[in-house]
Amino acid sequence: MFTNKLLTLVLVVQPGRVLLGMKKRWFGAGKWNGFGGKVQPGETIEEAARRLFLPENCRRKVASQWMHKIGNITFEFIGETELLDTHVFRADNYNGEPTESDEMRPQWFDSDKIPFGQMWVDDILWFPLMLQKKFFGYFKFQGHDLIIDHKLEEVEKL
Ligand SMILES: CCc1c(NC)nc(N)nc1N1CCCCC1
Repeated sequence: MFTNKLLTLVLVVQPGRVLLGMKKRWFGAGKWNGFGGKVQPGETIEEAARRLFLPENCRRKVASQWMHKIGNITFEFIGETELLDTHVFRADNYNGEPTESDEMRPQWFDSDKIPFGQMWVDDILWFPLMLQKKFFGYFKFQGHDLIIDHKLEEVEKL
């Protein structure tokens, strides 16, 4: 029987470039990724996305429509009973300057130079969808580097 863990992932996409963070510790350390993590009890997915991306001091300055939901990806790791239910958001009109935290070292990448070789192996499959559409994804992993099955579909509405 599977349990579901709610996670968020925020990608800042601007014309010609994407903001990623180098994860400095714990799960996914050494990989570039969007910004996110666990949804805490008592907060909505959107509130978690905001909390995990925006530093404390600028949360109130950023209007609520600064990001919009573009994807939902479920990750299963063989042998684990917890599914990672990941809600992906795009922040298009974020014009802050990202700062390094204990968790993440931010860096801008040209859209045609995304460092997929240093990212989770699923990213190269859904990043192209993220730039245009909304999508549902399901990835079954054997360990952390081998996708043994996946589904990916573009949708009009999430
Ligand atoms: C481990 C799941 C995962 C993954 N594939 C396996 N790929 C990307 N890009 N992000 C992931 N999360 C996003 C939420 C926070 C944890 C890491």
